[in-house]
Amino acid sequence: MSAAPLVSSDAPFGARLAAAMDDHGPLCVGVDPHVSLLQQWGLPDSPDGLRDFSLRVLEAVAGHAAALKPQAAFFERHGSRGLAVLEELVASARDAGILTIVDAKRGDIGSTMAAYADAFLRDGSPLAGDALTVSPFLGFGSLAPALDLAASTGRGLFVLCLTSNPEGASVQHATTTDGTTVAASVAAAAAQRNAGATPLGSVGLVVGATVGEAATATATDLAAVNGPLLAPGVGAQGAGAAELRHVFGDARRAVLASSSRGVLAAGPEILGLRAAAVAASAQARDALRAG
Ligand SMILES: O=C(O)c1cc(=O)[nH]c(=O)n1[C@@H]1O[C@H](COP(=O)(O)O)[C@@H](O)[C@H]1O
Repeated sequence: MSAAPLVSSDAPFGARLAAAMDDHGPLCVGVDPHVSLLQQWGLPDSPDGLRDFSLRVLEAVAGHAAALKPQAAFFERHGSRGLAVLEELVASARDAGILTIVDAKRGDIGSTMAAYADAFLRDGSPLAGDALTVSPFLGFGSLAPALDLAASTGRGLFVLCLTSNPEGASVQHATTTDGTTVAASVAAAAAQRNAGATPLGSVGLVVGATVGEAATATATDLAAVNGPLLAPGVGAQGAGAAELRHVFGDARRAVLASSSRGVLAAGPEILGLRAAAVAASAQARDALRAG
């Protein structure tokens, strides 16, 4: 008999994610159906191939990782039929009890942002998972409609802050008009939204596990965010346990390590995928939770 969940499904995203990380380890598995992976798995580059790929990852990983992160781009490239697969994945993940972070990196002027929020964060919307990645580079304030709708529906956001790609630094390390860096100002704005939340607020940041000294260099106070820190870059982009410890230091207990190709390369067999996810989750737990 499985234990009763300690956190209600109505709890805010931050609380649900904290519980899932405690239960399953601080790992998020990315669903990124690259053409090369579809080929490697013996699947067609078509909506049917995407569907088979996605549902296999879900079956392998549910109950063994804290969250799934479908990368919308790989579904969008198949048009409406690809989006239908994304909708099916989000619904199936909900039934399987694993949290989903839809990685669509939306960001626009406020009035358009309200429509993105409606698409990805409204109860009953077919593309709404548990959280969405968003871009603050039109100004953090432009995200207000998404922040407000996420708060009222118990969903979460992951706001880009220090991204895993080397090009990100040219914008994120730059200094704003008030003299702070862009990254530090994004983190401070997220911290403001998370004030008082326990055990974790629902406004997370994206901070790549590959960014080295960037948090210190930009005076970004990750420990003060009081929200989850999504850390892509684990696995295929070269980061591992040492990088996770180094980049996040005192903030490491809030980190959700994220790996896509590093796990997906172990497919197509369910057992192989599951073993890769379990190993990546154990590595993340050792790096982030020990001591
Ligand atoms: O928001 C993201 O997840 C993200 C932010 C970032 O800074 N870097 C980054 O790689 N990602 C996403 O994380 C995934 C990384 O995939 P792998 O390199 O295969 O693990 C891709 O879907 C990226 O779009």
